[in-house]
Amino acid sequence: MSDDVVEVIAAVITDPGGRVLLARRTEGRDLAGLWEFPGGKREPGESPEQALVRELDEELGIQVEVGPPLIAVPQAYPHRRLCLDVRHVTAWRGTPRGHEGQALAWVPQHRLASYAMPPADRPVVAALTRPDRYLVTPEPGADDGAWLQGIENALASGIRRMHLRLPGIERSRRERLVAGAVKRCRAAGAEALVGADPELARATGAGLHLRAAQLAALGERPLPVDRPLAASCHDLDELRHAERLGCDFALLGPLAPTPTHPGAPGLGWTRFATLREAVSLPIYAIGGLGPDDILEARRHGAQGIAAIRALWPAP
Ligand SMILES: Nc1nc2c([nH]c(=O)n2[C@H]2C[C@H](O)[C@@H](COP(=O)(O)OP(=O)(O)OP(=O)(O)O)O2)c(=O)[nH]1
Repeated sequence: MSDDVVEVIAAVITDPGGRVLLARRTEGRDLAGLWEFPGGKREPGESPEQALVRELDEELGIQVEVGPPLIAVPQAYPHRRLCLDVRHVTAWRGTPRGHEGQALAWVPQHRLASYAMPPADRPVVAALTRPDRYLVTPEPGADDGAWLQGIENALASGIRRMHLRLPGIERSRRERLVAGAVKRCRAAGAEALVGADPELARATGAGLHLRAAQLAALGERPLPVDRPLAASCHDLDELRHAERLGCDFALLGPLAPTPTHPGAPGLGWTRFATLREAVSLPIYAIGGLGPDDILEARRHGAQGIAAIRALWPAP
């Protein structure tokens, strides 16, 4: 495989009803038949924005205003490495038509995941439709009410996905805390993933977050596909196993040195992106990160950031 990275720029073109435009790759091309976000390769001397304006004019006959970045996904295919840099587009002139014979479809966001797309597009769809912050709950301390109030505060601050992490807590107390948290998450339309306990996840109807050691021991998905499944990963083997098992997303870290692991150097964003390109799983970066790091995370192909204290609102 070539070491050169092909830079591809593509658009999430959204109409006023929130539907997104997909195009079908024509026969005879790489990845033929799959649906993609319209766009193409950047040519020498072009900025990403210029390339996108040119591609959308050539392919669809529309003149666009390029909006903010969504995510840039490094992805390795068997014969090439690419970085798929995706921008929002909500304003354009003209009516999109398939000028190169490609089929087009305006797709409601909740149906995007049912279209067959290239591997690099899975993190793009996840970035568009799923939370960019993943709360990992802190130790509950002595006061269960205060911990459950913390869950409510986190939901009120906009958290929509959380890992209920309760290691070392006695079983019946853990069941009460999980039941209280799951109920609050449901009421807020948020996803709750029970940490490390498949039985409790099944009993509460919640999702499951696997520790790396549990992940390694599993040969099949421990929950039905309609329940969220995630895993904590630290290297490529673990990420690949999480993908094979059908995890919906992974955590990868520690990204930066953290107070809890002061001597550990941290992966850094360059290494994060290198690991990210080998799987198409959505991945949150964790370790010394907070909401201010989300843009940087997205620039390196992350779904966003995961954190304990940085996402736990002060009482
Ligand atoms: N436009 C676009 N390309 C994508 C997406 N996802 C994805 O993996 N790609 C890949 C497919 C191609 O390898 C590359 C885009 O290049 P292209 O569409 O301009 O190239 P092509 O296949 O016509 O030309 P070639 O590879 O045969 O030289 O990026 C996506 O959502 N949109």
